[in-house]
Amino acid sequence: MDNIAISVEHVKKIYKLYDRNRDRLKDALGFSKKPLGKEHYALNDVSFQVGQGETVGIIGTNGSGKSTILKIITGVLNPTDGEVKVNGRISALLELGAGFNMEYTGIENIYLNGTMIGFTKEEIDEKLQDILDFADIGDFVNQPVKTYSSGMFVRLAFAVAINIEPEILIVDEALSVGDVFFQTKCYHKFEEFKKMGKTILFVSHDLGSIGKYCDRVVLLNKGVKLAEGKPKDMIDLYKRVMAESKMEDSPKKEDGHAAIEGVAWKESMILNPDKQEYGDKKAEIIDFGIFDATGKITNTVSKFEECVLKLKVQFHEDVLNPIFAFTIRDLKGTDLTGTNSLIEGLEPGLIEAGTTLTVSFRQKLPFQKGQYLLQLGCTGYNGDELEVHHRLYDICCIQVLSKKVTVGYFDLNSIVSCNEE
Ligand SMILES: Nc1ncnc2c1ncn2[C@@H]1O[C@H](COP(=O)(O)OP(=O)(O)OP(=O)(O)O)[C@@H](O)[C@H]1O
Repeated sequence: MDNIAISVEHVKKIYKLYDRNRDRLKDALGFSKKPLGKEHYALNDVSFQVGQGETVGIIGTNGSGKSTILKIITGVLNPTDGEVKVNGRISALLELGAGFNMEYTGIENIYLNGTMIGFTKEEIDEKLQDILDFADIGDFVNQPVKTYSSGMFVRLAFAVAINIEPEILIVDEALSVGDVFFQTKCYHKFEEFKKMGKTILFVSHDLGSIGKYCDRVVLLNKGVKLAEGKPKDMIDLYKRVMAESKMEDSPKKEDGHAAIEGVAWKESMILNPDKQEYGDKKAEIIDFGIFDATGKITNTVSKFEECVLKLKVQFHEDVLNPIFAFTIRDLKGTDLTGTNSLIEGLEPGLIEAGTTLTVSFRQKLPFQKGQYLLQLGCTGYNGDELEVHHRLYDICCIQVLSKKVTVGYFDLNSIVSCNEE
């Protein structure tokens, strides 16, 4: 356990589910010969470790067991089977303010929480100002907590949890509460923690934050650890799980991204079920995919990482100098960038009916972290008139990951220097 902060070994958590309350009672009182409830595995044989100083994220769809595992690690819940070992003082931001007494004032609650964690009154006296500064709720600290708005409550609870110098910080979505300014402050604190080499385990549905802060990610699905690995790979896999892709059928289940012979690339992409398309279909985009620097198909690309967008276009009629295009939009529908083969100087000549072409656009994506939508097109000129053969709008999502965030849509990757005159 020397370098291990948290070790989760073969943990199971089984709940009994009953169709009728009557059955639950019968079972509890031992009135029934055979058990009436159905066993529900909230966690089934989950194992992973978190090293000292590591930031590990847990992701998974709703009900996959994320909160349950955090509660077991913090001792709020007992596992049905398996073992959890923790090496270091934990501060958990699970159910924020769970240990608060609503009748007590903010200050009284700070002392109540602090002593519960094991600090002396003198130690809390020393931390009090930091906690009050962080919470920033003014004179309300002298009012009973029951008079607080939900925002104030969260601020105080967070301030207490984060300022008691934990060695291990466990966070369940808590950073997504409070207003944006408070969130920013929490993230700063989070980064400070990371820099101080503290161990962080956190659950979030915000994949941007997972990509930004985590060294490693554990992906849970229906109570089972599906995989663990680099944030980018796990986010990719998670999105595929969410889209209920046919991962189980894929022969390359471990990394799952490589193009599979005979299977369309787009099968591995997360497609918009409400896709909109139009065109005369003289030429049809029958397949497409985004390939990362290692040649794997992915919806997730790191900022500045080279990626290749490929289209397969089948020609149902002869087309002279078809133009292939793509555009990337933000979620509000603003076109951020795009290009086409004509602009880039490619004139393919006459393409005969029956031909299938593969078109590749190779580039680096300088976008800020976030989600973007891809549009594809194949057009051509008939004299002066533009003919649209096939256009696909918002066909799939591209998730850009980045640890560095600059202002606006793009990162100019500035090189900054500073010299004394
Ligand atoms: N007290 C309980 N009794 C019965 N089943 C429970 C109980 N608590 C949780 N579960 C079940 O255990 C499973 C895991 O729940 P958990 O809250 O850990 O999921 P989660 O991944 O945190 O979900 P979410 O993203 O929605 O917060 C779910 O199927 C849930 O219904």
